[in-house]
Amino acid sequence: MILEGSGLSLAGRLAGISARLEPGRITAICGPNGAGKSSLLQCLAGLLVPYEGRVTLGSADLASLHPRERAKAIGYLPQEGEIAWDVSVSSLVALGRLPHRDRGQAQVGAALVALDLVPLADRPVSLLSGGEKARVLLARVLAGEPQWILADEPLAALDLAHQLALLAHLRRAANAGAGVVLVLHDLTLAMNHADRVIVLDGGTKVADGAPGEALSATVIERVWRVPARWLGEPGARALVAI
Ligand SMILES: Nc1ncnc2c1ncn2[C@@H]1O[C@H](COP(=O)(O)OP(=O)(O)OP(=O)(O)O)[C@@H](O)[C@H]1O
Repeated sequence: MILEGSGLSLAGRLAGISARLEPGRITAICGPNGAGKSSLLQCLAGLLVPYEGRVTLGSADLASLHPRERAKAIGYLPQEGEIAWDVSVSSLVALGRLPHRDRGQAQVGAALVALDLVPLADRPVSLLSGGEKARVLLARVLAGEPQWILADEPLAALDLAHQLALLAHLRRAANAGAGVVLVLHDLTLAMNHADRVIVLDGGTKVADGAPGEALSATVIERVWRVPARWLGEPGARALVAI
């Protein structure tokens, strides 16, 4: 189902942003600090109510959906995940099944495998490193098998191998019909792995399209104020500041 934000405004944070997001694709939201990326993602997840505009999922207004139905449809990973209880890794991941009211052993197992957490499954989460905790919180989202995966900087705390493994997993989810929206600071990852990039600056959308267009050197210099050049081939680009 299409997830669409229309004219989303939030005082001092978003100024009338519209975006029609299609399932089956990975969309990256990029922009400098304070551009409004997290605010937009939270509106799209139904966690922040814009003072103007609306978000729809298919033909339904997101605000009218029962919270449990919304939680089944949209999995959201916040930028800074807090873990309130010191439970085991597998118990925390199993919380992703709450909206379904089942144990979802197969889905929990698959999420543990996808995030390389099987060796840590019985570990209390208080004894994990920062990157390991980030993987557990992501696994909780994946265990719910949402139609939409909305993740705020999911790759920032991960090492290179785990970044690539997660991106491969998200690509498989998108190929299977899920919609994936990622807030990313790493423009190289956005360039090489997203199908579409939305660039925000000062609460407005300044570019939206294929990564090569939305993250052109011209846009990067205008928005980030960094003269830069892309090297390499499509799918394997590297950004060099000049
Ligand atoms: N709860 C809030 N109330 C009012 N303003 C807020 C609130 N949270 C964030 N802001 C402001 O809204 C603007 C956008 O914040 P947001 O977190 O969406 O940006 P971002 O693009 O995700 O930034 P970053 O890259 O630093 O995470 C910023 O100027 C921020 O200071």
